[in-house]
Amino acid sequence: MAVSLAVESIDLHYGAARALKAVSVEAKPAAITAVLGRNGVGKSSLLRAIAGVHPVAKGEVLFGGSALGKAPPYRRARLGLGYVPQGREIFPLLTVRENLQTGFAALKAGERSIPDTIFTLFPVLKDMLSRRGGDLSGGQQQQLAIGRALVTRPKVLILDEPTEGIQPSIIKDIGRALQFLRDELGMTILLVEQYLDFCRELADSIYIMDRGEIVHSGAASELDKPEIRRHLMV
Ligand SMILES: Nc1ncnc2c1ncn2[C@@H]1O[C@H](COP(=O)(O)OP(=O)(O)OP(=O)(O)O)[C@@H](O)[C@H]1O
Repeated sequence: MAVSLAVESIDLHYGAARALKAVSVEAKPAAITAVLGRNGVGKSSLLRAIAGVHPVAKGEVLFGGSALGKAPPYRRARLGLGYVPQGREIFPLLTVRENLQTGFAALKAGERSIPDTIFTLFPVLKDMLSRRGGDLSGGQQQQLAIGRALVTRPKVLILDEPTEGIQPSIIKDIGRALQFLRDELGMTILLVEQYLDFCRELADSIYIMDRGEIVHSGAASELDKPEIRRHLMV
């Protein structure tokens, strides 16, 4: 069954600096939700808070309606939260297969296998199983990072700028993969992005973030409105 993810009025600090101010976001079950904003507005901080890699000072993250509290990242992964971090964080000296196997840590012994879906979505990973992660192109590494998150069979997938620095043909593959995960597997997807066209095509709903706050939420078609674009201009 598809699971919802909700962030309720969270604050996040780096020392004295407040990076998130009462941020609330809802990712509906089996839908793609995109959070857009310029560099440095707090998008990665939002995902770090959801993944549990940075503590929140206030507020709550709800996974399928249950508060995650202070649960550490590995427990969130076991519950079914997949996280594709910014910069991909591939292990350059491990092979593609070994990078995928790092996802096994979140699985019980009997479940430790690499799902075929990953190779259906990203056939290049199958061809490169024995190559080192560091030898892959940026786009291939992004596919590997998504594949690694899928190894844990997540119910909710959060992705930090999946199109960053990636060539258009691979961006299309990633978009198709996310649509498949939503439509065929009922996965709930929350992504943060700066690339408007990608979100307009893919997202069911969007949020706009500016200086640590959500300043708008609505349908992806609203991305063309001038008052919304104003928040996204550099
Ligand atoms: N580890 C950190 N220590 C101190 N300040 C930080 C840290 N990480 C982020 N910040 C600051 O918090 C704010 C939000 O950063 P964050 O990375 O969440 O934004 P972002 O929207 O994801 O930007 P980008 O697209 O550049 O990653 C910025 O002002 C940033 O400088």
